[in-house]
Amino acid sequence: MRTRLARTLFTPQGIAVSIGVLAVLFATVLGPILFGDAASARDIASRQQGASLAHPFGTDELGRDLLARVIVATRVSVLLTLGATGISVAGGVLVGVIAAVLPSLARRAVNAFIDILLSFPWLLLALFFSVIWGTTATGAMLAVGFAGIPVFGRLISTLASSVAGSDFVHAARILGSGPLRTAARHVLPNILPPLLVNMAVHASVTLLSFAALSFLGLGVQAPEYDWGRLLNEGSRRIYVDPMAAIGPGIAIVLTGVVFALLGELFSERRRNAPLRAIRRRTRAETRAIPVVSDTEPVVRASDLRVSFRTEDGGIVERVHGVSLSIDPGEIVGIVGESGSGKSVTAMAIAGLLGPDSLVESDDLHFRGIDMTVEPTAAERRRLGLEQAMIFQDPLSSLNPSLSVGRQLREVSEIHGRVPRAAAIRRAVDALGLVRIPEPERRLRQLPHEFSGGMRQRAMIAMGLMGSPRLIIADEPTTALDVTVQRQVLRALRDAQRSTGAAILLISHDIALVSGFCDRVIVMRDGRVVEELAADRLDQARHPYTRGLIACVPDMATDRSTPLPVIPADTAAVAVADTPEVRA
Ligand SMILES: Nc1ncnc2c1ncn2[C@@H]1O[C@H](COP(=O)(O)OP(=O)(O)OP(=O)(O)O)[C@@H](O)[C@H]1O
Repeated sequence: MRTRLARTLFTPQGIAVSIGVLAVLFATVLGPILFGDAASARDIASRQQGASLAHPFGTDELGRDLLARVIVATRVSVLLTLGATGISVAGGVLVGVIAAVLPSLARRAVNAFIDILLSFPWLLLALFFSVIWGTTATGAMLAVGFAGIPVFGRLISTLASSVAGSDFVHAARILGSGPLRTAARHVLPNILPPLLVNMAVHASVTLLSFAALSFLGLGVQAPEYDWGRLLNEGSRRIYVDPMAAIGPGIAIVLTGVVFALLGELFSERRRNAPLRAIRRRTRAETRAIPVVSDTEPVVRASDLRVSFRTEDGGIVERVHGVSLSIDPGEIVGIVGESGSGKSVTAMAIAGLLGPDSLVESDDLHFRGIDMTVEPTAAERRRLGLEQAMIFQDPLSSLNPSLSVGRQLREVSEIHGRVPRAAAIRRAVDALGLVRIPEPERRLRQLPHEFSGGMRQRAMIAMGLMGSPRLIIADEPTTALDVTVQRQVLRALRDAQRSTGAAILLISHDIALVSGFCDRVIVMRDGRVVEELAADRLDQARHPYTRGLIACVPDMATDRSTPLPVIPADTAAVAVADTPEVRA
């Protein structure tokens, strides 16, 4: 089984980068050893010759072979580039991470200082520093390195700030982790991948900067030489012997491209590779939109299997042959412990799983639309209007920078092509239906101005902006207290009554599901273990379902004894009593 790194390297880009990196490494390590003599051997008789077979880049004014000098100069050019990039990154990490974990006022001061430095043209900063450290190779490295610190400081402070606000960082602080330990253990590892990408890309810019500084006579000084100096010398006779300037130019451009491609490769590795052509691509635009009657099931899934790619490049199946169907207007609940495959099943039904997943099914249809193939534009529009999705955390489902009204309107305007005024009226009605007071005023507010329960009801209202036939609610009340839970469930039921949509409610809580739904599907380990009418839960036959019911405490539960524990092997046998249940 190929590792992820091997898979990345065995692509055209990976192969090109590997060859480039090996060539640069070879010239850096062995160049001065193998070509040092040729690069310094003077031959006055053949001075300033043009390109020939013996001297592909020609010779300089002392008759030294320019190709050998370009190869030997790789070491100085690459080491200076890596040194300067290292200084920029180390300085940027120091400034950026410290800025991110500082108290607000100090952080703003540091960020303002970085912004001031960033407002200077970068070359000006490099020239300024090179005056301070003098016109030597080391001076140039320090100058270019220091000039890059504000760029990395800003990048790292932005990346680190988003991580520093995460719950796990707050938790680490509460546990007594100091700012430096928090930065090193919790912040830095989480910003490393984008940092690596930027480092590689920045290295190619740094390489060009050295060439520019040496070209201006401010970088490497004789008798040392790098590509910039060779370019400078060659440019004086560019009209007579162009290869004298083009030779070092080729080295600079190719090495810059290798660094940039390396950055690209890092960023490719960060993306999840698609799990092969998982959806059959048909000539979708020509497919007719199916006409469905309102008595046909809204969802039909038969032998649905969902797999994901694992870290080591393998594939693991998480949903194993789930079959279910949902009738129009029916409220179906899926219950099961964490990781049992409830959300993945619902996402597969909605066609929302990402490219790292493999969805296979004998039959997976939403109102006549085949969900195993890429939807056409018309089908996508219909899915947008007829499916509504409500997630556990409404704050991350709503765009924080757009007013609630604008987000509600967009559903009608984009998918339904409804004029703006009509969309606003519809949004007011939708908010009214989910019992949000003063809907006209609330529409103008941003999501953070809503309470948690109101945000969830706004998500339900968003579903009402189309013509929903299926509302998928994935743990919609888990983060809410009991009173607010009731408001949200009431809003869901109102929405279902006013539109006739079916609901697929996902929850851990079998008591909540049985009180709200017509039918309950019990899942464990990616399989349906039992399916039964909500009012017949007391007749559950599967030990896992009975265990789930027994785990729900009620007013008569003896609090002095532990709740029952569900045995590990109760998922072994599925109880297929569908005909009986759907009666
Ligand atoms: N994108 C993914 N890549 C790999 N594995 C995944 C992915 N999404 C889900 N899984 C795995 O699929 C299994 C089922 O996950 P799912 O989210 O459906 O569980 P769940 O029953 O909804 O749990 P919870 O109630 O905790 O949300 C889990 O083992 C999970 O780790």
